[in-house]
Amino acid sequence: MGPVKVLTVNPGSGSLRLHVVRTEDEHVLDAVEIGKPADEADGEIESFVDRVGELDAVAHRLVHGGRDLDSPTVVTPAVRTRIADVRSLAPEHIPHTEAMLDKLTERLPGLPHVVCPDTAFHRGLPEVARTYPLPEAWRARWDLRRYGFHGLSYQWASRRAAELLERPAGDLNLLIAHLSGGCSVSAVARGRTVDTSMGFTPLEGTMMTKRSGAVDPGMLLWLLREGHLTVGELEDGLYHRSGLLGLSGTSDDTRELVRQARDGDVAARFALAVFEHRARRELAAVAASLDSVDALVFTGDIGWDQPEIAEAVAGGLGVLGISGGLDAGRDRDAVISDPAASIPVLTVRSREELSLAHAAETIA
Ligand SMILES: Nc1ncnc2c1ncn2[C@@H]1O[C@H](COP(=O)(O)OP(=O)(O)O)[C@@H](O)[C@H]1O
Ligand SMILES: CC(=O)OP(=O)(O)O
Ligand SMILES: [Mg+2]
Repeated sequence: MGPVKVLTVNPGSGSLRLHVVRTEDEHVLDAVEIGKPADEADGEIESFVDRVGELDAVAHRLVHGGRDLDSPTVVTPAVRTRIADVRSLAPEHIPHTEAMLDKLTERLPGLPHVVCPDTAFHRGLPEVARTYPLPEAWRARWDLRRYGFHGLSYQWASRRAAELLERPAGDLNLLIAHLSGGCSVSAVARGRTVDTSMGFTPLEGTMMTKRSGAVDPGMLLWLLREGHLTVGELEDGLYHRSGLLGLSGTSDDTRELVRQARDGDVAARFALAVFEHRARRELAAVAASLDSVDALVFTGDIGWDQPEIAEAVAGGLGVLGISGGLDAGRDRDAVISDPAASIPVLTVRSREELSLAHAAETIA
């Protein structure tokens, strides 16, 4: 068989990223980022697929695999049913994946379509970390447990960290912060997740650009019980109008907020301060599951392109022996801490498309 060419499909909550990857040298042959959801992007998708030529497989990011889909899987009607079953667990993501599966299985019917769950990387999450202290009957009936997300990103970041530190991944204890539209942190010990901040859905954990992250469940019950908000209003507020956007009142984009804060905007500075505080708090929480910390890795759009945030997060983690004074340059994956730092800090550009392409190559 010649070089393998994989079309990768990454429907984020607010955008759609398509790549064509040649797996043997991890070369991206073509790419497009479409700033709108799959069901509004027919024209752009069609013209991209038209121009990329022959393909060997299509790899679709599936944010939530639920209980049954815990590794990359070739799509069949039975798999489509399982995806539909978990739709409401990731309402921001799964409908877009389903729309892309409908479109591309029809447009490219001769190819294997592989769904790659974001939850797969965390499937070995220790029982103490994945269990919610809820009634046994509820857990048994509805499978209430923590899954963890952004696994494709963590997989890539762990590999790159090992390469940059010139140590085998199987020897490393890593703290990784994936900061992007959705944000989460993980502790990865010798290649396996031992704790992570997202849980049953991609709403738990650290503060995000538009999502709240963890808030007191008692407060949510109160809002509903007293009739202050309907379930629909609560869901819309927690997913779309919270996080950086909710606190700043102006933007969900750290590039904009850092500029505004520099110009003296108090609300922008405060939104960033809470974001940084919550990222540090979640990192310190998952660090408790590691014996030691060999490195802190920043990835995701914000982790990669916003050095001010990496600086504030790392600089405030002295309790873990981590320090700031990081290099603000971002032209390649690198160790960005001082060579004398006791715990190296790294930045790795998120490459979910490469994790997707390799997964499809392995099983298609
Ligand atoms: N520093 C940043 N760089 C890039 N995107 C950012 C940054 N800060 C906030 N964002 C927001 O993150 C969004 C990307 O979110 P999304 O489409 O869900 O992708 P991801 O899969 O990376 O989370 C962008 O639309 C942008 O508004
Ligand atoms: C899981 C998740 O939050 O994904 P994204 O960051 O793509 O929205
Ligand atoms: Mg994403």
